[in-house]
Amino acid sequence: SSSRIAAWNSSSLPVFGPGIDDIVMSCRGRNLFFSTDVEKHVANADIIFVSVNTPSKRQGLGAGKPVDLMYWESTARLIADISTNDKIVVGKSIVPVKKAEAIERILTHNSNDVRFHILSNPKFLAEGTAINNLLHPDRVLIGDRSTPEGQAAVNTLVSLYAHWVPVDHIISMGLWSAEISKLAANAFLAQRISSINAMSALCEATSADVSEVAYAMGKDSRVGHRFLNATVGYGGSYFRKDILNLVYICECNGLTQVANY
Ligand SMILES: NC(=O)C1=CN([C@@H]2O[C@H](COP(=O)(O)OP(=O)(O)OC[C@H]3O[C@@H](n4cnc5c(N)ncnc54)[C@H](O)[C@@H]3O)[C@@H](O)[C@H]2O)C=CC1
Ligand SMILES: O=C(O)[C@H]1O[C@H](OP(=O)(O)OP(=O)(O)OC[C@H]2O[C@@H](n3ccc(=O)[nH]c3=O)[C@H](O)[C@@H]2O)[C@H](O)[C@@H](O)[C@@H]1O
Repeated sequence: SSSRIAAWNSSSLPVFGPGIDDIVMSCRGRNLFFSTDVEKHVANADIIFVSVNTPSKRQGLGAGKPVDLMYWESTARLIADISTNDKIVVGKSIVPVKKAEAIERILTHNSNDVRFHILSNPKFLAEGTAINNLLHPDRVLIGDRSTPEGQAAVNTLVSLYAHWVPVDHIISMGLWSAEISKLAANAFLAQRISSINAMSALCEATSADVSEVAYAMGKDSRVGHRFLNATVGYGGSYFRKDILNLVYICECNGLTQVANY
């Protein structure tokens, strides 16, 4: 929205988080610009990162589980309509396998001799540590269709990240492997929290201390100590949405047992 973009251009940014102010203030006007003139900037770009919101779908087939791709689809339509040169389109938002094919069709539909190389590059930012996650990622995933043109697009994106990320942290893989890796990582993290919460109930029933148990378990290097804080249940915007999306993808592929698990 224009008010939000105005806030990004002001001295009072609309998002709070450690390091955000510093990085925006040092880059803004140099190699970082906030603008509502989407068409002009999309037309000029060689690489477009699409990071629109993908909330859980509220109605229609599978309502409540799969993500709603209406924002992604309208972005794809806009890119297809106004592009006059080849572009690399990088998806930061999570897109289920079959739906991504529909987006690809939209992109390639009215592209008068323009070629689009679609890459998947999921985000692993967590609330409160976004800038640290951006500057020092555990890994960067880049998924593509494994075509020769796709490989050239991957190389372009790798060279961009290589400005600050060690190349051995940049993993290139199949398009769907990248998408599923993101959802699977969140599912495993959420599962750890659910597991320690279950242990917490047992500890309460037996007068054990769950933080002592978590500390002891975490000392096993195969288990590790992170994400073992027992709570009332995980919150945040993403675990629930991503797990429901993963369940839906399993159901669509006839994997009822996996979906139930
Ligand atoms: N926020 C995070 O830390 C992470 C987010 N993700 C994923 O990234 C995606 C985006 O998440 P958030 O940034 O949190 O969402 P958000 O809702 O904060 O931001 C999305 C922005 O896209 C804008 N937008 C929607 N349609 C547009 C269009 N056609 N043209 C221009 N702008 C448009 C919206 O106005 C909004 O400002 C989601 O798929 C989410 O699952 C993944 C990992 C971490
Ligand atoms: O897909 C996403 O968008 C993001 O989802 C999570 O990030 P986020 O939800 O922002 O925050 P987390 O710090 O992971 O916490 C999620 C929830 O789990 C809870 N939690 C976390 C850790 C823990 O030990 N115990 C616990 O209950 C937190 O309190 C919070 O409610 C992942 O950590 C990110 O890697 C991922 O990119």
